[in-house]
Amino acid sequence: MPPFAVSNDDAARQEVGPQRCHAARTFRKRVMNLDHRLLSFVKVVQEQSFSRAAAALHITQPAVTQHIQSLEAEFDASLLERGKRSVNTTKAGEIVFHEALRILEHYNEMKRLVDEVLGGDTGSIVVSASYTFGEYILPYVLRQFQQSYPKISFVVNIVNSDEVVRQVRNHEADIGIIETDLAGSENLTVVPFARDEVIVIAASNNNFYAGTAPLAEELATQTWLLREEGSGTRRVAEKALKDLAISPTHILELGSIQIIKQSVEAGLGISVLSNWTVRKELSLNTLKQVNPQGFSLGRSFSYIHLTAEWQTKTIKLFAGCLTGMAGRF
Ligand SMILES: O=S([O-])[O-]
Repeated sequence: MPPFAVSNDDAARQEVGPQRCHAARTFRKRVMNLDHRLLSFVKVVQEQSFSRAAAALHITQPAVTQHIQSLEAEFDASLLERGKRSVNTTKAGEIVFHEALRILEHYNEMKRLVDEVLGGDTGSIVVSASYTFGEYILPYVLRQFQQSYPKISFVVNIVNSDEVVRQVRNHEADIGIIETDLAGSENLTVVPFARDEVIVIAASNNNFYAGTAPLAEELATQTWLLREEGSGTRRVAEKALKDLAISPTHILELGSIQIIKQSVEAGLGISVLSNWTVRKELSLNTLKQVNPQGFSLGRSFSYIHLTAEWQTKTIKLFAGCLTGMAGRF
């Protein structure tokens, strides 16, 4: 039998023998326990809180406490100093934290290799996407992905672009989709795969300009509704204001695309958003496009993942789905 050929479980069991099978099961169990305890420990340190770590890992707080106690018993050392408001690492805890990050990285790599060897379009993937892509385009990608690979399950997080990058870097997401320019770095692969166009929008009954298209001075008198710092939408809005040489006298910061659209419709101000996000409102005529003459601003959607020698099959398949559908967005 070639080294990686797996005919069926029985044959494999016969080949390695029942004792080695038992040893392998015990080893796997230990590794999984190790994996969970280290994950809990790393999360508590990163979140500086047992309860936030439990919430992030979708387990109970007593389970997190038990994981930490079990690690402390194993090292015969206290790893964390619990303050009233925060949790800090001890000297030993600091070492365990850094080594745990490395071990978890290797463990993920091991899982990736096993995925590759076993093949098959099964498994799971965590996708983290920024708001514009995540809420307005991703659902179509997910439908296509689900139809093509029904045995792959997925979890989706919708957060702003900076948070997407953080989640991918911290192994909280396998693949991320961002709407901001980001140069690749040593351990992050960034692949632009689709274009987007941003437009200036106002309520359809907001007749604040005199001519057929607003002048920069007229736009400057409006209240601008912008997303929070760290979002790709905010960055592109700032670029639009710069290109138009507008310094608005009044800016309000709102934390989601939905509240911006509703507020523009309600007459609170104007905004700059991806045309993807307002297609419905434009066709229903509750919003209108008010680009000044000659204004045009594009940007890219990119997918990102950690750079690795072996990429999981699910990441490859999902990335393939994104690029395959890009022409249709
Ligand atoms: O969600 S965004 O605009 O990065």
